[in-house]
Amino acid sequence: MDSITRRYKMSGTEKFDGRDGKAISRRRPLTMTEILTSTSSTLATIMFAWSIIRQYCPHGLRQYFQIYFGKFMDYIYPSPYVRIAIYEFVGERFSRNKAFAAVEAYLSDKLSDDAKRLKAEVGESKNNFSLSMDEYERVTDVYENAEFWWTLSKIPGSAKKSPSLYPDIDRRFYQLKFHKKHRELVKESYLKHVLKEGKEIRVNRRRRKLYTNGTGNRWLIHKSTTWSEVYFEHPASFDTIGMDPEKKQEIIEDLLTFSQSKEYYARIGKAWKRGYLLYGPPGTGKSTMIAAMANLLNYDVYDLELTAVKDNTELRKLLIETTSKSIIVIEDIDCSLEFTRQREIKKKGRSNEEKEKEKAIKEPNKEEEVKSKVTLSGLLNFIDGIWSACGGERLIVFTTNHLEKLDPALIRRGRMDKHIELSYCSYEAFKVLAKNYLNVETHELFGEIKELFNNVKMTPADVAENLMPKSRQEGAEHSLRRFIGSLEEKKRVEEKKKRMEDRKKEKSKIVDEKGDSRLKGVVFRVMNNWGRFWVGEEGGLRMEEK
Ligand SMILES: Nc1ncnc2c1ncn2[C@@H]1O[C@H](COP(=O)(O)OP(=O)(O)OP(=O)(O)O)[C@@H](O)[C@H]1O
Ligand SMILES: [Mg+2]
Repeated sequence: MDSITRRYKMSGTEKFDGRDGKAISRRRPLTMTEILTSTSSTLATIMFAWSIIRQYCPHGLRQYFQIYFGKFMDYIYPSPYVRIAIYEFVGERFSRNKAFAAVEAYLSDKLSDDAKRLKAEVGESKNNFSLSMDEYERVTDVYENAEFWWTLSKIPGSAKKSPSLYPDIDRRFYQLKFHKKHRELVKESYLKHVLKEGKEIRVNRRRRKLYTNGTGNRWLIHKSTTWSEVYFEHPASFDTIGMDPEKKQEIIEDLLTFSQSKEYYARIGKAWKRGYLLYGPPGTGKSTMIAAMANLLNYDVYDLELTAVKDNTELRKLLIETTSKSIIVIEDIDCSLEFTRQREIKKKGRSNEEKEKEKAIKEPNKEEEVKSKVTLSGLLNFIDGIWSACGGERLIVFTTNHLEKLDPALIRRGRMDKHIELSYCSYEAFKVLAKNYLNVETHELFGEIKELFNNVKMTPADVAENLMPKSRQEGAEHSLRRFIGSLEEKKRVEEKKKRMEDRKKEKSKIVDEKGDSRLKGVVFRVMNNWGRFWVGEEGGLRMEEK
């Protein structure tokens, strides 16, 4: 059999007459055996070639083979499918790809019950494993009746040590495969949908953090400070805050409306942030409310210690480092900096005090501590300057015990949008605390307590302390009776204080009424305990009735 004849035989498209060596031009289909034989021999050749390439080719060259082999196969058998790869690390500096993390979270939520290769890690959520798909596992997702297949693959890194700064590690990537007819759907909405859902899943799963910039180290004032973090684990919630129920509901509504108003803020052209000013006496629940806000909205908390911030530039830097879905808190804003007086000083010109402060900043080696150079305008810029819009979805909360001390510019609406007064405990607030601390919703002693609340001012912190059982045997009634005792004691003290104040007012009134004529020649005039006056005159000492 000559070579031409043999070639004809291989092709299988023409029948060969073996006796005279002529080809008969009659076509016949290949038999199954012939197809299998030819496919398996082709595959065997390819596999053999591939194993040689893998073993002997350098890493870089191997990748080229892989790419061109893929292209070649696509040319021979054009595939109706499109593939998109999302790599774990991107960019020159190999930063972690946010899209990869979002896809990872999205797919971990889509793991079907029949997924066989999963990966378990201790995730950020406490005491729990988080499951995700393992390498080469495939997940099928259905979106708007279209099917999408996701696979986690990797390009193996070279075993040798890389001379470059970044080690040549395995490059993991998610591959999305879909039919080419869904190309538009993927471009228009599917990828956006995956990204959005993935981000939300990550936010909900993460353990929230409490950041602070204050370290108490005086030397840090000369360096630039950054946020340090711990996990945020405050258990406060709006259910446990004792305050007027209507007011509480109003605050909850306000917060929830804010968190769901992304489109609204975009439409009206306002940065997606809101300022809250919490004011009231010490121990009325301002800090507790901030924790409850963070828990309600699932936000991180940035506790900004203004006195540790060197200047306005550093304040801006700290702001830029904050993330979305967070509350930036400045506690006791009236004590943080002398905002209250800055304007007055401006009007009067520079005071000695200010000059001294400047001197201290210029000469940091001096004994006295260098004070922060953050100014009122710097803080105003922080709240609603152009940088404040970066990040989005943020609350800025100020707390103060002295509302009247703050510069009106700092707390005007638009900066501090909602002013919330937290005040002394009312009877309604007491009921919440009693339920919380004693698990009692109603009791025969409540009537007496209600009566006492009409005359006594007590902070929720004091009420809470009184209600707290002091031993394990102590029942609710015992705590309530002790609380009544405290209220009565406080009432007595307040009444006495009031009597004293009244008497003082009365005295000054009498002195005013009697006028200068009575005081001629008087050296001193002191009231004794019985409401009479000792009058020291040039001529001697005498007693005077009111
Ligand atoms: N309204 C409240 N409801 C429930 N508990 C409260 C309330 N107010 C205060 N407390 C309790 O009192 C303690 C002190 O409250 P918190 O620190 O929130 O007061 P504050 O207003 O921030 O005080 P300060 O002005 O001194 O910072 C908290 O541990 C909290 O348990
Ligand atoms: Mg506080």
